[in-house]
Amino acid sequence: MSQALNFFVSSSSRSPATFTISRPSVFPSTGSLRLLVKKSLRTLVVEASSAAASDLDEPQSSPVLVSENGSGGVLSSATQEYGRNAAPGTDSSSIEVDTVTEAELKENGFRSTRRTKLICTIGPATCGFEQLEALAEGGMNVARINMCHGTREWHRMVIERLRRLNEEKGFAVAIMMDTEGSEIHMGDLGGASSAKAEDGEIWNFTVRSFDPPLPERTVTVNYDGFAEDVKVGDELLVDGGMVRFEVIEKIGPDVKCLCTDPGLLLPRANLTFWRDGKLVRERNAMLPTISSKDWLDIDFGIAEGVDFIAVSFVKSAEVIKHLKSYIQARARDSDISVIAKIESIDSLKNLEEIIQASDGAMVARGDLGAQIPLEQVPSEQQKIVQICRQLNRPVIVASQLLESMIEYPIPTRAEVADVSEAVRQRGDALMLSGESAMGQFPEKALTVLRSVSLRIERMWREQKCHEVIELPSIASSFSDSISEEICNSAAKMANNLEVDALFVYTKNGHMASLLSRCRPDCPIFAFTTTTSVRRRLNLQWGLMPFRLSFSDDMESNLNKTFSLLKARGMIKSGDLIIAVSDMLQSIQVMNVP
Ligand SMILES: Nc1ncnc2c1ncn2[C@@H]1O[C@H](COP(=O)(O)OP(=O)(O)OP(=O)(O)O)[C@@H](O)[C@H]1O
Ligand SMILES: CC(=O)C(=O)O
Ligand SMILES: [K+]
Ligand SMILES: [Mg+2]
Repeated sequence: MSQALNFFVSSSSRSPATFTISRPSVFPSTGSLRLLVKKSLRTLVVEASSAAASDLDEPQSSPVLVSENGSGGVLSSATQEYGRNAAPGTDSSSIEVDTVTEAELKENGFRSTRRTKLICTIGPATCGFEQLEALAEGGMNVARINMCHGTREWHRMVIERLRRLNEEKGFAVAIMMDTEGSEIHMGDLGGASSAKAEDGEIWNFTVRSFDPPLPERTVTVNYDGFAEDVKVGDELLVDGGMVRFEVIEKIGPDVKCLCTDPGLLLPRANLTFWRDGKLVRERNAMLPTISSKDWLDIDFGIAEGVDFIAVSFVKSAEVIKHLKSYIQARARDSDISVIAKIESIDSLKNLEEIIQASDGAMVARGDLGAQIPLEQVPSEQQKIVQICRQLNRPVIVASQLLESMIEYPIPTRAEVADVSEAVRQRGDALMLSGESAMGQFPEKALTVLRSVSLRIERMWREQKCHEVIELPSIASSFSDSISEEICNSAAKMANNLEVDALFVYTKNGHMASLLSRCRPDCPIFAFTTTTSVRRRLNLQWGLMPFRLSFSDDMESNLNKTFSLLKARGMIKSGDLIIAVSDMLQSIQVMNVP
């Protein structure tokens, strides 16, 4: 039995193709390598044979071509499913792409397309259909709804509008639901949008509940153990220090506090308390990551078919595993990805394990900055982005990217520098919070993210600045290793040959993510058979997700794709592309006919 890696080389390619297998270790040391040239398909077959090949057979996760003498092949049954996997009711002869990508490709060509993905938190400033449409046209790839705020009915309405937008306008905007979590936070201020705390005022932080209106200078606290945990003399920080109090007296459920740094209290703002300059983790460290309210929200998210659930204040990998198995049991057909929000000291302690257990991570700098010294946040960000890249998990950089644009139409120079740095780190996505949820200039803020991303990405191209980081091998089986090696090699070839685009045909998105992980210079056209995978791929760096029904015959897939994309002016004859797929383990280099 033998395993075959096919490198298809078209006779019209611009330069002779050379390939290196960067980690020969994926081939069994006892096996042999053979090179065969198949005339009919202009195919170079690199064949590794091994007595141990049967160990490597995992057709479910990653089918490999099993070939005899390099001629012809037997495809596994998993491979043959492909053609049947089209979304119900979709036209098998069409390709789905959003109007923004289409226009971008037509007007400016492949190189101009943005690689860094953009997320907008939806709130009162952006929940109208036209406002959502404007954000989608402005480049929003993912819409985030924050379950800390608003009612389920409100969120349902937003989801319904986003779905309609996708259906009517061909967008693939994914939906991310963000849980509230049960860390200590204030109540909703009795319905007021904010409250001003002045220097020297005494405020009552209480675990009692009130029927509205709240008594004057009263803040309710969500955590019942609060009055027991704090001590007289503790410092109480609202939103990481936006407002500061000192605990002066405890009377049963009431904690009297003196305002020492005045400021604006916002509904449900996060509270931390500090003793001798250190964050206090008392019994509040035992608060559940997923509260009973969060479980109801999660059921809501599953029922509504959201694409991502972002879990706030993750402390350990266990909670992520627990949630993933819950989702799997509750929603067999849906495939919701779980994003771990890194925003607490506890999450930093178990970072690798948490990221490994998750489908992605978010650097939630808002709350993180309230738990660790601010000067430590940039280095943690860099570390989280790097670990995610290594483990092949999409990573989002979030919070205060353009905070001043909540009020002003242009950002500060420092904010632009911060956004540039996140793009330079090649994180997958940047996220707007208050800027888009309740700011005065949501579309302008999105435009800033878009233009800063494009500017840095253009600079890489102009300076021919390939990324050189060493990515560790992550495959857990031999067939996974083949996929990984193919993607690593294809991305490297794409850079060296300066191809116009990488094409990837992928059922579950895995091959697309492996290509994205390499951060190649050219855009990656990711063809997938279902609308849900298409939406999920929209979070990942450099991927342009298309929905297309395809078969197990790569030649016919490519011909179909070429004619569909050519007909719509998105590619043209002579464009040089490299194609890979997760059904036929191959790299094909060719000019568009
Ligand atoms: N659905 C909503 N309804 C009303 N206001 C919202 C909504 N979503 C967000 N906001 C407002 O936008 C602000 C910023 O949003 P953001 O999602 O960053 O919330 P947050 O309270 O800081 O919590 P988190 O730590 O989860 O990000 C919130 O403080 C709130 O005032
Ligand atoms: C996004 C978020 O939850 C934070 O920054 O705290
Ligand atoms: K949240
Ligand atoms: Mg947070």
